[in-house]
Amino acid sequence: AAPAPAPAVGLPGLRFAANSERERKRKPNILKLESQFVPAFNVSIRRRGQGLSTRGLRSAGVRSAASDPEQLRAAREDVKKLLAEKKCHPILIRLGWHDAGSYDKNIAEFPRRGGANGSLRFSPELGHGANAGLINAVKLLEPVKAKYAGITYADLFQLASATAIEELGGPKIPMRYGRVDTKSPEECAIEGNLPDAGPPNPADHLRKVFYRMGLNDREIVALSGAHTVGRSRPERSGWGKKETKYTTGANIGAPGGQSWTAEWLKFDNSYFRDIKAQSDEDLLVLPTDKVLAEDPEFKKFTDKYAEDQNAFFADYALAHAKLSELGSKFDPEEGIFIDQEAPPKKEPVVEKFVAAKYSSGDRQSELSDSMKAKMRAEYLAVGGSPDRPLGSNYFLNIIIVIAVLAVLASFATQS
Ligand code: HEM
Repeated sequence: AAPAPAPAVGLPGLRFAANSERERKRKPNILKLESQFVPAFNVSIRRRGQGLSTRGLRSAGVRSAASDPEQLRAAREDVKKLLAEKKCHPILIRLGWHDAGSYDKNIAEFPRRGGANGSLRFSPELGHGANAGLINAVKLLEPVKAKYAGITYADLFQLASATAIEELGGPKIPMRYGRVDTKSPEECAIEGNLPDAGPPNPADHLRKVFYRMGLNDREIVALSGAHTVGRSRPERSGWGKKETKYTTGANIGAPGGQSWTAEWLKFDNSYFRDIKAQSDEDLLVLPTDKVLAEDPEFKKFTDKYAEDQNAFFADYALAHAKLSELGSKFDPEEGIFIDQEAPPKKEPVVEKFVAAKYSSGDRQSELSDSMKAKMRAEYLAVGGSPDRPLGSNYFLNIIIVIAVLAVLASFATQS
């Protein structure tokens, strides 16, 4: 199905275009933002303006420390209830992606480097065209944030996204929590260009955007598989049909839009089969989806995932976990794990000193090369050689000299 002609739309604010001075001053309210579409591409951005007047969110208190594991587990149960009631899985997945997708691996400083840091709750990011509609996702999570003040926005966005995937039958994502929040809109001022869903050369474009995040071809294809769920709405992104036979009916949340797959509330590998077939007018294929079945490198993974759902799930889970940590700062540094054991810390391997190893010629053969080198250096340092014993007992001589000096010093102090 050929995508409907549409204005180019920005991907998650890899670089958010500046709201104009006038826009910044007028502090748009939530409803205004919902209908706002800012098709601003390849525009260099500037600083963030004021945060949204999201009193509910603020009253919960913004923490900049690690989230509480118990609260994360409890919040996950609330998110599950929310998902079951509203069928809002896709938009929450998109929220997590768009918060993380601003990451630039070439910038070291947090939070200026962007990434999964909760900055998508601030109006300049929410108000950007690439994020049209995501204000609804933030609003959906408001009550959860208000109830659990001990978790950060950054964690909540990623928790909701991973939970939504799992609830739709997708893979279990090996998640880590403890993300520190960006504290103010001003903190996340970044510059650059925006990618979009219909660039002249989608393959180059995708690579440019995702490589900047430190992701590779396999991860680009695997992550794009998230379009196996959800819909595109022309009034938000400019892409897709107003409605199709797959997006009407009950129990699908707000009807309308065009989905990539027929069963778009099920996380499976049908996206890859559908973008290869392109045989159903009611299913969406963006230029950036289409290229995954055409570019030789991307196609290798698309073909594999179309045939083997387990391979897709395995790669997706790892790529998603990586995406969810892009640019994040963790407190504690090693993160918080609510399902699995924390991976063991990698300690530097230090060879223990075992006196017996030095005691006989036979044991010498058991010494490692590094230990031998160390011994050689120690002997040389005190004037000896590993091949020849020292002429006299060097260490005993030193002890005798020190003892004599100590006796002399005590005589001196007595007199
Ligand atoms: C590869 C580049 C990508 C492009 C160009 C792109 C573009 C889009 C567009 C235009 C929409 C429609 C938004 C709307 O009208 O509401 C959309 C929706 C969506 N995207 Fe992507 N996307 C990309 C990658 C991703 C990734 C990496 C993920 C997740 C890991 C993702 C998850 C989603 C989801 C779940 C939706 C459905 C949202 C809903 O139903 O409300 N996308 N994407």
